[in-house]
Amino acid sequence: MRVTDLHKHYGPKHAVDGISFEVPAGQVFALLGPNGAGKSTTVEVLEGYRARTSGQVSVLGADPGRPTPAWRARIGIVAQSTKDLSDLTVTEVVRQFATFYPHPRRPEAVIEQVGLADDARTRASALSGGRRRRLDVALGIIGDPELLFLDEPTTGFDPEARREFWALVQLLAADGTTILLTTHYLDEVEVLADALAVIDRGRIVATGTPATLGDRDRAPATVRWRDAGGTWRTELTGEPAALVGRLHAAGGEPDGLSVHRPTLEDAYLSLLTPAEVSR
Ligand SMILES: Nc1ncnc2c1ncn2[C@@H]1O[C@H](COP(=O)(O)OP(=O)(O)OP(=O)(O)O)[C@@H](O)[C@H]1O
Repeated sequence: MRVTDLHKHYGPKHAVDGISFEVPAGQVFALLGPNGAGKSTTVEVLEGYRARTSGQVSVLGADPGRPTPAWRARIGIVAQSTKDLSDLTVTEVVRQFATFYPHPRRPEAVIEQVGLADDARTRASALSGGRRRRLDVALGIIGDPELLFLDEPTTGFDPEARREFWALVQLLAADGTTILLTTHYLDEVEVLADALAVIDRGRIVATGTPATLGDRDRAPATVRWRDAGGTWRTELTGEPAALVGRLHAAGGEPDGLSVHRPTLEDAYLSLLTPAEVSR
């Protein structure tokens, strides 16, 4: 998937203002950014559901501005807003969606994989919010997509469900599915994403990997320990191992020792303009 100088204007509003990025096949790529940054607009353009103002976009080798049914069948979508599912049971809904695709996965296997086997006979409209979201995921992957769009997929999940979902995404990724993930959860990005881009006010302000975003891997580390007199000491250093070595040489194992580098969240927040952070 390749995006080059993409613009989307809503009247005078430049929701997407010249963004470029590339997602190699098989990669899990995360789009991060505050509310209103332009993530959903970008994703909708890539999914073929929103016309762009200008720029070049290639998704699975085709222009999503001219979507064909064959191209759509190769894509899975878990959108932010969920579909209205009337009175069908989980199994009925998944089976029905399977008929829309030329090479669907087995409905029962997909229901099992998203952890809904216990609710297979439950009416979709009666599911709790988090379990409803699992059904959305099931419907996103029933067509066995080469490319999967996940727009804030774990919103409303309890911690256990999030971890189960992460395991599922890792399975899909290991199978070679390319995944474009939009999320506000930085731990999710850290666990799942091979690469990411941060969007702020319609522009990409940084790209990288979760480990290197904003050069956080090279940022000074904060070393904290309690000295022999019991006083807490804090030192910022580019060579934490050397400092810890000196401390150990001088007095053995330092009491309460910790070494801290900026987290992904620290790096992310430092990339945004202050107005966005406090908003
Ligand atoms: N149909 C529309 N008409 C006019 N403005 C729109 C429309 N859709 C989105 N916008 C505006 O475009 C900007 C980008 O919105 P978008 O939904 O793409 O952001 P987002 O990064 O996905 O935000 P969130 O994290 O809240 O989902 C926002 O200022 C939004 O108000």
